[in-house]
Amino acid sequence: MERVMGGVVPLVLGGLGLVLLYRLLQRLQQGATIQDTVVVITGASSGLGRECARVFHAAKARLVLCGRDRARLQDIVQELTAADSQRQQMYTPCMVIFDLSDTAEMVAMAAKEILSCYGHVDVLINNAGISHRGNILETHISVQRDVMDTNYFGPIALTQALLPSMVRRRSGHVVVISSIQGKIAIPYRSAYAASKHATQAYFDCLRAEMERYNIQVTVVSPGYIRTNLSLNAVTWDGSKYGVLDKTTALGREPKDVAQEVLKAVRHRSKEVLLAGPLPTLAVYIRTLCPALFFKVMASRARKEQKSKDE
Ligand SMILES: NC(=O)C1=CN([C@@H]2O[C@H](COP(=O)(O)OP(=O)(O)OC[C@H]3O[C@@H](n4cnc5c(N)ncnc54)[C@H](OP(=O)(O)O)[C@@H]3O)[C@@H](O)[C@H]2O)C=CC1
Ligand SMILES: CCCCCCCCCCCCCCCC(=O)OCC(=O)COP(=O)(O)O
Repeated sequence: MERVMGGVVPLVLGGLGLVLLYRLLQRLQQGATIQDTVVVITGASSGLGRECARVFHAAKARLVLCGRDRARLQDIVQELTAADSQRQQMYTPCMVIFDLSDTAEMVAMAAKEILSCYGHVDVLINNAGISHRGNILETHISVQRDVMDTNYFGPIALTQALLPSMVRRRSGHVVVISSIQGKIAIPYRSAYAASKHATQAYFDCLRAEMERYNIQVTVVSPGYIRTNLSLNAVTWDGSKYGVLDKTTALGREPKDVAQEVLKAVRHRSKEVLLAGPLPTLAVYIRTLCPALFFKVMASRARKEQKSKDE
Protein backbone atom coordinates (compact mmCIF):
# COMPACT_ATOMS: atom_id res chain seq x y z
CA MET A 1 0.00 0.00 0.00
CA GLU A 2 2.75 2.35 1.08
CA ARG A 3 4.62 1.63 -2.14
CA VAL A 4 1.51 2.33 -4.23
CA MET A 5 0.87 5.66 -2.42
CA GLY A 6 4.54 6.55 -2.78
CA GLY A 7 4.15 6.32 -6.55
CA VAL A 8 0.74 8.04 -6.79
CA VAL A 9 1.42 11.15 -4.69
CA PRO A 10 4.29 12.51 -6.83
CA LEU A 11 2.25 11.69 -9.91
CA VAL A 12 -0.80 13.66 -8.65
CA LEU A 13 1.37 16.56 -7.49
CA GLY A 14 3.25 16.58 -10.78
CA GLY A 15 -0.04 16.54 -12.71
CA LEU A 16 -1.41 19.39 -10.60
CA GLY A 17 1.78 21.36 -11.19
CA LEU A 18 1.43 20.86 -14.93
CA VAL A 19 -2.20 22.00 -14.88
CA LEU A 20 -1.25 25.12 -12.88
CA LEU A 21 1.61 25.88 -15.25
CA TYR A 22 -0.70 25.47 -18.24
CA ARG A 23 -3.27 27.81 -16.63
CA LEU A 24 -0.52 30.37 -15.91
CA LEU A 25 0.73 30.24 -19.50
CA GLN A 26 -2.84 30.60 -20.77
CA ARG A 27 -3.36 33.65 -18.57
CA LEU A 28 -0.08 35.20 -19.68
CA GLN A 29 -1.10 34.67 -23.30
CA GLN A 30 -4.50 36.25 -22.71
CA GLY A 31 -2.92 39.24 -21.02
CA ALA A 32 -4.69 41.59 -18.63
CA THR A 33 -8.33 41.00 -17.83
CA ILE A 34 -10.94 43.38 -19.26
CA GLN A 35 -13.78 42.42 -16.96
CA ASP A 36 -15.08 45.43 -14.96
CA THR A 37 -12.60 47.87 -16.52
CA VAL A 38 -14.03 51.23 -17.62
CA VAL A 39 -13.54 51.54 -21.38
CA VAL A 40 -14.37 54.75 -23.29
CA ILE A 41 -14.89 54.43 -27.05
CA THR A 42 -15.27 57.46 -29.34
CA GLY A 43 -17.06 57.06 -32.66
CA ALA A 44 -19.00 54.14 -31.21
CA SER A 45 -21.99 54.76 -33.47
CA SER A 46 -20.59 52.96 -36.51
CA GLY A 47 -17.82 50.95 -38.14
CA LEU A 48 -14.83 49.99 -36.05
CA GLY A 49 -16.08 51.87 -32.96
CA ARG A 50 -19.33 49.93 -32.96
CA GLU A 51 -17.45 46.63 -33.26
CA CYS A 52 -15.11 47.65 -30.44
CA ALA A 53 -18.22 48.31 -28.33
CA ARG A 54 -19.41 44.77 -29.10
CA VAL A 55 -16.12 43.03 -28.28
CA PHE A 56 -15.35 45.03 -25.12
CA HIS A 57 -18.94 44.56 -23.90
CA ALA A 58 -18.64 40.81 -24.50
CA ALA A 59 -15.43 40.91 -22.43
CA LYS A 60 -17.58 42.40 -19.62
CA ALA A 61 -16.09 45.89 -19.62
CA ARG A 62 -18.00 48.88 -18.29
CA LEU A 63 -18.46 50.96 -21.43
CA VAL A 64 -18.80 54.67 -22.04
CA LEU A 65 -19.87 55.10 -25.66
CA CYS A 66 -19.27 58.46 -27.31
CA GLY A 67 -20.70 59.88 -30.50
CA ARG A 68 -22.55 62.80 -32.02
CA ASP A 69 -25.86 61.07 -32.61
CA ARG A 70 -27.83 60.01 -29.52
CA ALA A 71 -30.31 57.85 -31.44
CA ARG A 72 -27.57 55.83 -33.14
CA LEU A 73 -25.75 55.29 -29.84
CA GLN A 74 -29.02 54.26 -28.22
CA ASP A 75 -29.43 51.63 -30.93
CA ILE A 76 -26.11 50.05 -30.07
CA VAL A 77 -26.80 50.17 -26.31
CA GLN A 78 -30.11 48.44 -26.96
CA GLU A 79 -28.46 45.79 -29.11
CA LEU A 80 -25.78 45.11 -26.50
CA THR A 81 -28.15 44.89 -23.56
CA ALA A 82 -30.81 42.84 -25.39
CA ALA A 83 -28.65 39.73 -25.26
CA ASP A 84 -27.59 40.26 -21.64
CA SER A 85 -30.55 38.95 -19.64
CA GLN A 86 -29.10 35.40 -19.54
CA ARG A 87 -25.51 36.52 -18.90
CA GLN A 88 -24.01 37.63 -15.63
CA GLN A 89 -22.00 40.74 -14.78
CA MET A 90 -22.78 42.63 -17.97
CA TYR A 91 -23.03 46.41 -17.65
CA THR A 92 -25.42 48.73 -19.46
CA PRO A 93 -23.17 51.15 -21.38
CA CYS A 94 -23.23 54.83 -20.51
CA MET A 95 -23.55 57.34 -23.42
CA VAL A 96 -21.86 60.72 -23.79
CA ILE A 97 -22.88 62.84 -26.77
CA PHE A 98 -20.42 65.40 -28.13
CA ASP A 99 -18.64 66.57 -31.27
CA LEU A 100 -14.86 66.12 -31.25
CA SER A 101 -14.43 69.05 -33.64
CA ASP A 102 -15.97 71.38 -31.05
CA THR A 103 -13.80 73.67 -28.91
CA ALA A 104 -11.34 72.17 -26.39
CA GLU A 105 -13.58 73.57 -23.62
CA MET A 106 -16.60 71.63 -24.91
CA VAL A 107 -14.51 68.46 -25.23
CA ALA A 108 -13.24 68.98 -21.65
CA MET A 109 -16.88 69.24 -20.49
CA ALA A 110 -17.59 65.94 -22.23
CA ALA A 111 -14.57 64.45 -20.43
CA LYS A 112 -16.14 65.48 -17.09
CA GLU A 113 -19.34 63.74 -18.09
CA ILE A 114 -17.34 60.66 -19.08
CA LEU A 115 -15.62 60.62 -15.67
CA SER A 116 -18.95 61.00 -13.90
CA CYS A 117 -20.18 57.70 -15.40
CA TYR A 118 -17.97 55.41 -13.28
CA GLY A 119 -15.65 57.82 -11.44
CA HIS A 120 -12.58 56.95 -13.50
CA VAL A 121 -11.40 55.67 -16.90
CA ASP A 122 -9.20 52.61 -17.35
CA VAL A 123 -9.02 52.55 -21.16
CA LEU A 124 -9.66 55.41 -23.58
CA ILE A 125 -10.05 54.30 -27.21
CA ASN A 126 -9.73 57.33 -29.49
CA ASN A 127 -11.41 55.82 -32.52
CA ALA A 128 -13.62 58.48 -34.14
CA GLY A 129 -12.33 59.93 -37.35
CA ILE A 130 -13.09 61.24 -40.79
CA SER A 131 -11.24 60.95 -44.09
CA HIS A 132 -10.59 63.25 -47.02
CA ARG A 133 -10.69 63.05 -50.81
CA GLY A 134 -9.36 65.92 -52.85
CA ASN A 135 -6.29 67.45 -54.37
CA ILE A 136 -4.29 70.04 -52.46
CA LEU A 137 -4.71 72.74 -55.11
CA GLU A 138 -8.47 72.73 -54.65
CA THR A 139 -9.00 71.72 -51.02
CA HIS A 140 -10.12 74.66 -48.88
CA ILE A 141 -7.94 75.39 -45.90
CA SER A 142 -11.12 75.19 -43.78
CA VAL A 143 -11.43 71.52 -44.81
CA GLN A 144 -7.81 70.92 -43.79
CA ARG A 145 -8.65 72.46 -40.38
CA ASP A 146 -11.92 70.56 -39.93
CA VAL A 147 -10.29 67.18 -40.54
CA MET A 148 -7.45 68.13 -38.19
CA ASP A 149 -10.01 69.16 -35.53
CA THR A 150 -11.86 65.84 -35.67
CA ASN A 151 -8.87 63.52 -36.08
CA TYR A 152 -6.21 65.31 -34.07
CA PHE A 153 -7.23 68.27 -31.87
CA GLY A 154 -10.45 66.62 -30.63
CA PRO A 155 -8.80 63.34 -29.58
CA ILE A 156 -5.83 65.10 -27.96
CA ALA A 157 -8.16 67.50 -26.09
CA LEU A 158 -10.13 64.50 -24.79
CA THR A 159 -6.95 62.64 -23.88
CA GLN A 160 -5.49 65.64 -22.04
CA ALA A 161 -8.74 66.18 -20.15
CA LEU A 162 -8.80 62.55 -18.95
CA LEU A 163 -5.07 62.19 -18.25
CA PRO A 164 -4.91 63.97 -14.84
CA SER A 165 -7.30 61.41 -13.37
CA MET A 166 -5.19 58.56 -14.81
CA VAL A 167 -2.00 60.17 -13.50
CA ARG A 168 -3.51 60.49 -10.00
CA ARG A 169 -4.44 56.81 -10.05
CA ARG A 170 -1.07 55.82 -11.58
CA SER A 171 -3.06 53.67 -13.97
CA GLY A 172 -4.65 53.92 -17.39
CA HIS A 173 -4.36 53.01 -21.05
CA VAL A 174 -4.79 55.34 -24.01
CA VAL A 175 -5.39 53.74 -27.40
CA VAL A 176 -5.58 55.66 -30.65
CA ILE A 177 -6.84 54.30 -33.95
CA SER A 178 -4.47 55.91 -36.41
CA SER A 179 -3.95 54.42 -39.89
CA ILE A 180 -1.26 53.11 -42.14
CA GLN A 181 -1.59 56.69 -43.45
CA GLY A 182 -0.05 57.84 -40.19
CA LYS A 183 3.15 56.26 -41.52
CA ILE A 184 2.92 56.83 -45.26
CA ALA A 185 1.14 59.63 -47.11
CA ILE A 186 -0.79 58.75 -50.23
CA PRO A 187 -2.02 61.32 -52.77
CA TYR A 188 -5.43 63.06 -52.57
CA ARG A 189 -5.72 62.41 -48.81
CA SER A 190 -3.60 65.34 -47.56
CA ALA A 191 -5.86 66.35 -44.66
CA TYR A 192 -6.35 62.76 -43.51
CA ALA A 193 -2.73 61.64 -43.85
CA ALA A 194 -1.49 64.82 -42.12
CA SER A 195 -3.90 64.32 -39.21
CA LYS A 196 -2.80 60.69 -38.81
CA HIS A 197 0.92 61.58 -38.99
CA ALA A 198 0.31 64.19 -36.26
CA THR A 199 -1.56 61.57 -34.25
CA GLN A 200 1.36 59.13 -34.49
CA ALA A 201 3.82 61.78 -33.29
CA TYR A 202 1.67 63.05 -30.41
CA PHE A 203 0.91 59.60 -29.03
CA ASP A 204 4.57 58.52 -29.37
CA CYS A 205 5.51 61.54 -27.21
CA LEU A 206 2.70 60.71 -24.80
CA ARG A 207 3.92 57.11 -24.42
CA ALA A 208 7.37 58.26 -23.41
CA GLU A 209 6.06 60.92 -21.01
CA MET A 210 3.49 58.65 -19.35
CA GLU A 211 5.72 55.67 -18.69
CA ARG A 212 6.63 56.89 -15.20
CA TYR A 213 2.92 57.10 -14.28
CA ASN A 214 2.25 53.52 -15.40
CA ILE A 215 -0.01 54.75 -18.22
CA GLN A 216 0.11 52.68 -21.40
CA VAL A 217 -0.20 54.12 -24.91
CA THR A 218 -1.11 52.04 -27.97
CA VAL A 219 -1.11 53.32 -31.54
CA VAL A 220 -3.10 51.04 -33.86
CA SER A 221 -2.39 51.57 -37.58
CA PRO A 222 -4.82 49.63 -39.74
CA GLY A 223 -5.01 49.31 -43.50
CA TYR A 224 -8.40 49.39 -45.21
CA ILE A 225 -11.41 48.30 -43.13
CA ARG A 226 -14.89 47.66 -44.54
CA THR A 227 -16.74 50.59 -42.90
CA ASN A 228 -18.43 53.85 -43.91
CA LEU A 229 -15.15 55.81 -43.79
CA SER A 230 -14.99 56.57 -47.52
CA LEU A 231 -18.75 57.29 -47.70
CA ASN A 232 -18.33 59.85 -44.88
CA ALA A 233 -15.09 61.36 -46.21
CA VAL A 234 -15.09 65.09 -47.01
CA THR A 235 -14.05 66.48 -50.39
CA TRP A 236 -12.23 69.68 -51.39
CA ASP A 237 -15.17 71.95 -50.37
CA GLY A 238 -16.28 70.02 -47.27
CA SER A 239 -19.14 68.21 -48.99
CA LYS A 240 -19.53 64.46 -48.49
CA TYR A 241 -17.66 62.19 -50.90
CA GLY A 242 -20.44 59.60 -50.53
CA VAL A 243 -18.74 56.77 -52.43
CA LEU A 244 -17.96 53.34 -51.03
CA ASP A 245 -14.47 52.94 -52.48
CA LYS A 246 -13.48 49.51 -53.75
CA THR A 247 -10.47 49.55 -51.42
CA THR A 248 -12.78 50.12 -48.44
CA ALA A 249 -15.34 47.54 -49.59
CA LEU A 250 -12.54 44.98 -49.90
CA GLY A 251 -11.03 45.94 -46.55
CA ARG A 252 -10.77 43.87 -43.39
CA GLU A 253 -13.89 43.05 -41.43
CA PRO A 254 -14.28 45.63 -38.63
CA LYS A 255 -15.07 42.89 -36.11
CA ASP A 256 -11.66 41.28 -36.76
CA VAL A 257 -9.93 44.62 -36.31
CA ALA A 258 -11.88 45.18 -33.07
CA GLN A 259 -10.57 41.82 -31.80
CA GLU A 260 -7.04 43.05 -32.57
CA VAL A 261 -7.75 46.20 -30.55
CA LEU A 262 -8.93 44.07 -27.61
CA LYS A 263 -5.78 41.94 -27.89
CA ALA A 264 -3.60 45.07 -27.97
CA VAL A 265 -5.26 46.36 -24.80
CA ARG A 266 -4.88 43.01 -23.04
CA HIS A 267 -1.20 42.79 -24.01
CA ARG A 268 -0.52 46.50 -23.52
CA SER A 269 1.06 46.62 -26.99
CA LYS A 270 2.78 49.86 -27.86
CA GLU A 271 2.21 49.67 -31.61
CA VAL A 272 0.03 47.52 -33.83
CA LEU A 273 0.31 47.60 -37.62
CA LEU A 274 -2.65 45.80 -39.19
CA ALA A 275 -1.88 45.84 -42.88
CA GLY A 276 -1.17 43.41 -45.69
CA PRO A 277 2.31 42.76 -47.15
CA LEU A 278 2.25 45.58 -49.75
CA PRO A 279 1.32 48.46 -47.42
CA THR A 280 3.73 47.05 -44.83
CA LEU A 281 6.49 46.99 -47.45
CA ALA A 282 5.55 50.57 -48.37
CA VAL A 283 6.13 51.67 -44.76
CA TYR A 284 9.66 50.22 -44.85
CA ILE A 285 10.43 51.58 -48.33
CA ARG A 286 9.32 55.07 -47.20
CA THR A 287 12.05 54.94 -44.53
CA LEU A 288 14.78 52.96 -46.25
CA CYS A 289 14.42 54.12 -49.85
CA PRO A 290 12.31 57.30 -49.87
CA ALA A 291 13.16 58.20 -53.48
CA LEU A 292 11.53 54.99 -54.70
CA PHE A 293 8.48 55.58 -52.51
CA PHE A 294 8.07 59.16 -53.84
CA LYS A 295 8.27 57.89 -57.45
CA VAL A 296 5.58 55.27 -56.84
CA MET A 297 3.33 57.86 -55.16
CA ALA A 298 3.83 60.43 -57.96
CA SER A 299 2.91 57.83 -60.54
CA ARG A 300 -0.16 56.92 -58.48
CA ALA A 301 -1.16 60.60 -58.31
CA ARG A 302 -0.76 60.98 -62.08
CA LYS A 303 -2.84 57.87 -62.82
CA GLU A 304 -5.62 58.90 -60.41
CA GLN A 305 -5.78 62.42 -61.85
CA LYS A 306 -5.84 61.06 -65.41
CA SER A 307 -8.74 58.72 -64.67
CA LYS A 308 -10.63 61.64 -63.06
CA ASP A 309 -9.99 63.86 -66.08
CA GLU A 310 -11.31 61.23 -68.48
N1 LIG B 1 -12.15 52.22 -42.58
C1 LIG B 1 -10.85 52.22 -42.87
O1 LIG B 1 -10.43 51.81 -43.97
C2 LIG B 1 -9.87 52.66 -41.85
C3 LIG B 1 -10.26 53.41 -40.74
N2 LIG B 1 -9.32 53.83 -39.85
C4 LIG B 1 -9.71 54.66 -38.72
O2 LIG B 1 -10.70 53.98 -37.94
C5 LIG B 1 -11.45 54.95 -37.21
C6 LIG B 1 -12.92 54.62 -37.28
O3 LIG B 1 -13.40 54.86 -38.59
P1 LIG B 1 -14.40 53.87 -39.34
O4 LIG B 1 -15.15 53.05 -38.38
O5 LIG B 1 -13.63 53.21 -40.40
O6 LIG B 1 -15.36 54.92 -40.06
P2 LIG B 1 -16.89 55.31 -39.84
O7 LIG B 1 -17.14 56.46 -40.74
O8 LIG B 1 -17.76 54.11 -39.98
O9 LIG B 1 -16.96 55.76 -38.33
C7 LIG B 1 -16.42 56.98 -37.91
C8 LIG B 1 -16.94 57.30 -36.52
O10 LIG B 1 -16.36 58.55 -36.11
C9 LIG B 1 -17.38 59.39 -35.63
N3 LIG B 1 -17.09 60.80 -35.87
C10 LIG B 1 -16.79 61.39 -37.04
N4 LIG B 1 -16.63 62.70 -36.86
C11 LIG B 1 -16.84 62.95 -35.56
C12 LIG B 1 -16.83 64.13 -34.77
N5 LIG B 1 -16.57 65.33 -35.28
N6 LIG B 1 -17.10 64.01 -33.44
C13 LIG B 1 -17.38 62.81 -32.89
N7 LIG B 1 -17.41 61.67 -33.60
C14 LIG B 1 -17.15 61.74 -34.91
C15 LIG B 1 -18.61 58.97 -36.41
O11 LIG B 1 -19.75 59.38 -35.69
P3 LIG B 1 -21.13 59.87 -36.39
O12 LIG B 1 -21.97 58.64 -36.40
O13 LIG B 1 -21.61 60.91 -35.47
O14 LIG B 1 -20.79 60.36 -37.76
C16 LIG B 1 -18.44 57.47 -36.48
O15 LIG B 1 -18.93 56.86 -35.33
C17 LIG B 1 -11.08 56.31 -37.79
O16 LIG B 1 -10.18 56.97 -36.94
C18 LIG B 1 -10.37 55.96 -39.09
O17 LIG B 1 -9.45 56.92 -39.48
C19 LIG B 1 -8.00 53.53 -39.99
C20 LIG B 1 -7.57 52.81 -41.05
C21 LIG B 1 -8.46 52.31 -42.06
C1 LIG C 1 9.24 47.91 -56.04
C2 LIG C 1 8.67 48.06 -54.65
C3 LIG C 1 7.71 49.20 -54.57
C4 LIG C 1 7.18 49.31 -53.20
C5 LIG C 1 6.26 50.47 -53.01
C6 LIG C 1 4.92 49.95 -52.70
C7 LIG C 1 3.91 51.03 -52.74
C8 LIG C 1 2.59 50.42 -52.49
C9 LIG C 1 1.60 51.44 -52.12
C10 LIG C 1 0.66 50.88 -51.11
C11 LIG C 1 -0.21 51.95 -50.61
C12 LIG C 1 -1.08 51.42 -49.55
C13 LIG C 1 -2.00 52.46 -49.04
C14 LIG C 1 -2.80 51.92 -47.92
C15 LIG C 1 -3.70 52.97 -47.41
C16 LIG C 1 -4.52 52.46 -46.28
O1 LIG C 1 -4.62 51.30 -46.02
O2 LIG C 1 -5.16 53.40 -45.59
C17 LIG C 1 -6.02 53.02 -44.54
C18 LIG C 1 -6.99 54.13 -44.32
O3 LIG C 1 -6.89 54.85 -43.36
C19 LIG C 1 -8.04 54.26 -45.33
O4 LIG C 1 -8.54 55.56 -45.44
P1 LIG C 1 -9.07 56.08 -46.86
O5 LIG C 1 -9.85 57.30 -46.54
O6 LIG C 1 -7.89 56.38 -47.68
O7 LIG C 1 -9.94 55.00 -47.44
